[in-house]
Amino acid sequence: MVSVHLLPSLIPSGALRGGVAVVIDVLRASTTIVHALAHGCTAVIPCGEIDEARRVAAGLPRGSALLGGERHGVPIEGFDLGNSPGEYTAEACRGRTLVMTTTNGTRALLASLEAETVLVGSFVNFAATVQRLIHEERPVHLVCAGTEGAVSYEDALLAGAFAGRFVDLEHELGNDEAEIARGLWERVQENVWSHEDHGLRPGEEPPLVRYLKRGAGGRRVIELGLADDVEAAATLNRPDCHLVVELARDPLRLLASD
Ligand SMILES: O=C(O)[C@H](CS(=O)(=O)O)OP(=O)(O)O
Ligand SMILES: [Mg+2]
Repeated sequence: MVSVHLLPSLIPSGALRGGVAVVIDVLRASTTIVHALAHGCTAVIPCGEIDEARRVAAGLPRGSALLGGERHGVPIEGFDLGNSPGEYTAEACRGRTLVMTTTNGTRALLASLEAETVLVGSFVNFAATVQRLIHEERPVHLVCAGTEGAVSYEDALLAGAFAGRFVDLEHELGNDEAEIARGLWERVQENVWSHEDHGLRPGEEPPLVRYLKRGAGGRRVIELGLADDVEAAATLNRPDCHLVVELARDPLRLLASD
């Protein structure tokens, strides 16, 4: 059974208990977390608040912490890196623990802790995440981060892509939000897959990039001069990001596995 929650605040009380949550924040936290782990961060510690992130980083062995994140899209003073996937290069990440706080994504993660298993989903690690869940018998919950309490188009689109794939695999949809999200993805998927299969005409923008620019989140990232981040987030199944990102507990941290 696969359900979608278009915002963390729309998760019915107790619904995640005993299930698997896939936390989605396409622009940009979940994409950036996957990049950080793919490029050598040993773990990502999600924090809700800036001060907490600073404290956690200060408690890690000297030189091992990388402080990353943003508020309202803007890098945080004194942090090492912002929330752009492209900043998380092998050089920046290798051997470091990323301590991260973002406006929506890390908070959505912390709102999903009741689930037995918590994964991070993005377009870049879509196939790896689907593969991990193919034989899942527990309820799967696609938790969209949204943007400061508002539903966001790009998160709903990816939730729809997951929901559609699970329907193909004969899972049932568990709520209307899953139907809504699947319908959204169905409208665009033909264009997306045809580009994946046949490439682009000269000068043509990849369809997924076009779609991600439609929502307020995409427009905001463009406004900040970060169009490359939209392109990074719209890269479906990036080969070097083929990994499953799962939350481990005690201490709380996100880890990667193949
Ligand atoms: O950095 C981002 O893209 C957003 C910032 S904003 O609040 O949507 O402007 O944060 P995220 O937590 O990655 O959604
Ligand atoms: Mg977002």
